[in-house]
Amino acid sequence: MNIAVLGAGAWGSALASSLANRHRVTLWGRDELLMSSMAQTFYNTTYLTGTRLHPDLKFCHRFEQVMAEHSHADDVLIIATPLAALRGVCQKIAKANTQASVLWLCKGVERETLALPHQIVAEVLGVDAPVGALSGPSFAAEVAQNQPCALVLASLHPRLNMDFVQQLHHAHLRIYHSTDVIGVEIGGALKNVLAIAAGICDGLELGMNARAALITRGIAEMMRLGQALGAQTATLSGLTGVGDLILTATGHLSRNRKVGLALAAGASLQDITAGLGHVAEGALCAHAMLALARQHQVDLPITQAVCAVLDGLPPKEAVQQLLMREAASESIRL
Ligand SMILES: NC(=O)c1ccc[n+]([C@@H]2O[C@H](COP(=O)([O-])OP(=O)(O)OC[C@H]3O[C@@H](n4cnc5c(N)ncnc54)[C@H](O)[C@@H]3O)[C@@H](O)[C@H]2O)c1
Ligand SMILES: O=P(O)(O)OC[C@H](O)CO
Repeated sequence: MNIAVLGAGAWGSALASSLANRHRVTLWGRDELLMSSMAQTFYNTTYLTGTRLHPDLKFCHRFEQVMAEHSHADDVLIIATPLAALRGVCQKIAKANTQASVLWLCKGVERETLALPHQIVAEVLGVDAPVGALSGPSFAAEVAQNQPCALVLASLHPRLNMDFVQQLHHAHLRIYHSTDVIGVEIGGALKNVLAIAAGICDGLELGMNARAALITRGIAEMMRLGQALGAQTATLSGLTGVGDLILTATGHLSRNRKVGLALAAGASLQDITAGLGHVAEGALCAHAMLALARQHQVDLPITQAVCAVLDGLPPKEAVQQLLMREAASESIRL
């Protein structure tokens, strides 16, 4: 396959390098200096330090050139920017008039419109375009080192679901297929917010019991919101829901978890995001997730607590407020 990965941050660089084990892959990034340094050294010194990228990977900073080289129906474009840039990149793809299929890796909801990624893509590229979401528990650093990883490609387009999944799959990267795009996207978006909560919990040293309770009640939030939006329960309890939540809430490589740890230590959100050097989607879309839930009359107390802390409520007070909620049945609330 002829693949272009659009966005040269941590995840775009790692996945491009991994896919280069089996395909012709070009990595596009908007920063000319970084792209030319990567072409010479095969290291992304800004976003993915420490791992040499695949020697067959090609690098380019000219968007039009990449579009011209990936214009056929057999080609694949993989958007690897933060969610906030998804609409803009799709608009550039639409202008290029390519027949290529489009996948996206970003996890979140659009802050201004509360749209999920597939809704943004459909608005810009049309509802019949061959597109899909690629998501799952995947720390970039591990994928770049060819450590085993399992993802899900969710699409309503039969060709993507069958042929592309077979082809993208390789010895280090197992890819499952699904048609539940909403379920895959809700899990990926909410787990980032819940990972901030887990970071706060661990940063305040509330203990392992508290963390297990938080993750479990976080899953309940994911189920409630997912079901209200039409997701399948099996998807939410699979790789892109519970699987990604376990990884992000407990894995030390998570940027969202790091945001929670730093909030618990008393740092300001502004200082945390300035120091991170990467996007933490949970901090960007927590309020939008809450607004989306309210639109559907779904109660998300942990998400609400994260929003309050992001707005300046001391983390200890947010925890107290969560614990002091009225006693309730576990099953009914799910
Ligand atoms: N890092 C991971 O392990 C990982 C894994 C799975 C999914 N994701 C998701 O993938 C998305 C990207 O994450 P990341 O880790 O690569 O982020 P990152 O912060 O490491 O890099 C973001 C990249 O996007 C580029 N970018 C930002 N706005 C752009 C625009 N308008 N046009 C072109 N490029 C633009 C930046 O220059 C940078 O290269 C996020 O939604 C994240 O949740 C990340
Ligand atoms: O580092 P995070 O918290 O953005 O998480 C990265 C991936 O989404 C994990 O699957």
